[in-house]
Amino acid sequence: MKGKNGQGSIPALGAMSGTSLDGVDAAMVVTDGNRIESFGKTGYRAYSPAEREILRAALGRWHDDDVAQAADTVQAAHAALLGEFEDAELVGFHGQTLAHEPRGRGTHQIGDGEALARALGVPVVWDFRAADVAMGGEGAPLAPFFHHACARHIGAKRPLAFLNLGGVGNLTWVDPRIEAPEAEGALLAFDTGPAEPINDLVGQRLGLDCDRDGALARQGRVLDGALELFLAESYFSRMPPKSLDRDDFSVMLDLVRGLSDADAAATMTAMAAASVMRGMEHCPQPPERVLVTGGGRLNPVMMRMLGACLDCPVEPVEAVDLDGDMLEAQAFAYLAVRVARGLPTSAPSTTGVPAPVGGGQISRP
Ligand SMILES: Nc1ncnc2c1ncn2[C@@H]1O[C@H](COP(=O)(O)OP(=O)(O)OP(=O)(O)O)[C@@H](O)[C@H]1O
Ligand SMILES: CC(=O)N[C@H]1[C@@H]2OC[C@@H](O2)[C@@H](O)[C@@H]1O[C@H](C)C(=O)O
Repeated sequence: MKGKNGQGSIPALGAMSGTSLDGVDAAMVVTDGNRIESFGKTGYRAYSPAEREILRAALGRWHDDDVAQAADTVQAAHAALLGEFEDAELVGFHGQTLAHEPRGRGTHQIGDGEALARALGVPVVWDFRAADVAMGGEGAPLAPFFHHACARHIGAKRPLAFLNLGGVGNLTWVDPRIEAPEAEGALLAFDTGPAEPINDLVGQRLGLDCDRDGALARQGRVLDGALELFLAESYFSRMPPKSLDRDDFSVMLDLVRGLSDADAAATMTAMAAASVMRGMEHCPQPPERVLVTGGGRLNPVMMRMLGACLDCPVEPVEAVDLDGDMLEAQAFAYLAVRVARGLPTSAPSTTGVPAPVGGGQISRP
């Protein structure tokens, strides 16, 4: 490992505040921006119910008092959590997405990297998505270059897929035999569909955060008609790369409106799983396995439905010793090092950007 000025591996700290608004994940990765040398300490700071409401009130907004209050909340949560890490030479700060309209107003993440760099005394890479969008890309998903490094890190020899199931699902098909992630044929990535509306359903009807362990869905029946209507949405037949905003699929809630709580939860869980199945049709060749990361992997009903509709093993990323709660935070540690080294973080096959681009700006303390 070489220190700050060399091109060897450095300890980098990544942080992600995801679409489900549950909290901030943080994780250390030692990397040179190509190879993952090792994974390190992780941490989590939940948003309080009051903070969550502040963030929720700012969703879909761009510049107003609610956005300013949400930005302060995100900033304070990150400064507190990241201050607990001592060894980082670089920080990758994703922030919180409030809106994502790559072909409209752009993509909007709150969180100020300059202020964070001053607070931590460490260089911070942030604003990861804007350059990709400015060049005509989707600006998301960005984890695929990290998934490629993970596939090589675990010694995969044949194409496999990573599936992140959080508020929005995203799929990365990886051919680990191709060394450079930006090379043609190494990756295909896109957002598969929504998962967050399941939380909205149980929140609105029962005041719950989520259908924990699929407790509700497991008691219900899937309404085939609603599932078919859902799959008729044009998003699913659109060729990737493609990306979604958190609330692009509020139609999901309309489709289950008349159903019992259990049937609605079962049908929406089936919708999320079926959107992954439709996504798999776009893979250049069948993956040998699907490794699932994010909170959705903890829902056994979701995992069972995925297993039933996909033609290969579907397992949590823990099957290959990765941490499914921290993969996105680790991704932004890895991507930060790539940005600092002038390496690309997205490519035509991951965001549809016309040429590989390194997103993100660096702020020094
Ligand atoms: N035990 C569980 N049972 C069912 N669902 C769960 C469980 N644990 C977490 N989840 C689901 O996972 C979600 C959180 O996942 P995660 O933290 O990966 O999302 P995120 O990172 O905020 O979203 P995104 O990846 O879209 O940015 C919760 O909102 C909930 O829907
Ligand atoms: C605009 C935005 O924040 N998108 C998120 C969201 O959450 C999951 C999915 O939608 C993915 O596209 C992305 O996050 C991950 C970390 C990514 O960029 O790979």
